[in-house]
Amino acid sequence: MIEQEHLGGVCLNKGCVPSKVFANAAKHLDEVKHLSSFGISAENLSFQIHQLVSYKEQTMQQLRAGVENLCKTNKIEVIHGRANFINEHRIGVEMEHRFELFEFKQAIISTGRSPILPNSLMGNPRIMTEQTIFNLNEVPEELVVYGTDYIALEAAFSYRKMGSKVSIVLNNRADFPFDHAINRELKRILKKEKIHVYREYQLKQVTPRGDRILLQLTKHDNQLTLAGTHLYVETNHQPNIDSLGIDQVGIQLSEAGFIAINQEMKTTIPSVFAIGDVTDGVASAVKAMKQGKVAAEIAAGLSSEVDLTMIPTVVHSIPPIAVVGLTEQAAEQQGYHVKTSQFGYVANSYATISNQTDGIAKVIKDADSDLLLGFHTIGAGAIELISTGVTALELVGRDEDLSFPLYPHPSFNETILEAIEGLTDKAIHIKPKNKPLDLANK
Ligand SMILES: Cc1cc2nc3c(=O)[nH]c(=O)nc-3n(C[C@H](O)[C@H](O)[C@H](O)COP(=O)(O)OP(=O)(O)OC[C@H]3O[C@@H](n4cnc5c(N)ncnc54)[C@H](O)[C@@H]3O)c2cc1C
Repeated sequence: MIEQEHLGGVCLNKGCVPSKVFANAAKHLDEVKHLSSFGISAENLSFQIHQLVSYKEQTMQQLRAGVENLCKTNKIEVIHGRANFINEHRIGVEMEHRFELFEFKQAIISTGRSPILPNSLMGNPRIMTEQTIFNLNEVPEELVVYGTDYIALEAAFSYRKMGSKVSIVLNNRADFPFDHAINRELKRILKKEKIHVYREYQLKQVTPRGDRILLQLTKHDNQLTLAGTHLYVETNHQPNIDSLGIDQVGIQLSEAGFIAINQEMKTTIPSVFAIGDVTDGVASAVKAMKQGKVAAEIAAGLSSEVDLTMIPTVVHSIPPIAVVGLTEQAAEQQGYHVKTSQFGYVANSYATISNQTDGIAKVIKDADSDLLLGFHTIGAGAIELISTGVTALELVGRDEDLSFPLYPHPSFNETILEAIEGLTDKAIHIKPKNKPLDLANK
């Protein structure tokens, strides 16, 4: 395995781990502030971001050591250096003052992708991308988040809970990218958090002025100037292939400029596979890990495949969001005879007990076949709950497959159960509709 920086890639060193350390700190801070109902006093509460930064570094070191150890115990030789292909069976590695050549029978490229920040925004440490937003050693006084993806939301909620004033500018979009029921609940929660959302604005110009950053925004003919001490920008990405020499080998790119692969993760050169962010599609460790396993199995002569249709999307916002499958709108567009049901956390006993009543669970099915099509949750525990949805969709489940089993009580799991039962008007914590139940026809 050839690595030019740290084992663990972006996920461990710049992405999943640092962002979730920050999101967890923010969640705990929020919980502590609401403990008075339980008779717990947090009067002298304080938060020191530098201690959180040390904890983040320590966590990353610990996880890196874990990866190193895994390599050792699996007899994987780790070569620290920058790799580039010489031909379809040779690769060169630059290691400080040395250059070494290695022969391979098969190779897997997983060099990832990088955010592209426009030149005009580069060089200012207070204008940040996804790879730097969780590197801060100070809590921003006023953070402007320009974006709608999960990283934008995680940054917005984390820093808000740590004390920043936060605004979100939806980058040219009318709404967040989720099912409209999730968007509605998310916006209600953002309003409660005093995070202002500016819809459909486009960023025209950014001007640093003293210790502030001025943003010129436009929406049709409207102009708006926003100011903040820090700016997060959601960007496009480019694959990390510049110095990889793939053109030397004849590896072709997709239309979007990422490495083109087939169902077996093979590039246009059969001895070379590519996986993860360097290939088309979403940037997700879930995808990268699955594709990595499948490529390794195929390279070893086993039959294997990957299907990313049921990939879960999760956001460690406060409360978290987790979704899988089709939104109501997408299901309608695909011609399904759509039936939906939604259950509010406010009617879930465990949410009331634990004082976490924000959120909803929504399920979508095809009314003709009863097949489940989508699960959408925002609320406490959503990230763990979504596995029920992923499994149900992967097993081509119907609503009765999820209403038949027993669910632990009291628990957040019951939000899924009641949303499912709501599809046949059987959820006992959803108010009956005006029409009397016609059980004979259910
Ligand atoms: C803030 C943030 C939060 C995220 N949170 C999540 C999350 O919660 N869940 C999730 O699923 N995903 C998350 N992601 C996305 C996830 O980090 C990526 O999808 C994942 O890391 C992709 O893995 P990869 O192996 O394809 O590439 P990378 O992780 O980018 O790894 C590529 C590696 O290749 C090395 N490399 C590149 N070129 C060369 C070369 N020429 N020679 C040698 N080495 C080279 C790099 O140093 C790097 O270590 C997050 C990303 C960010 C930025």
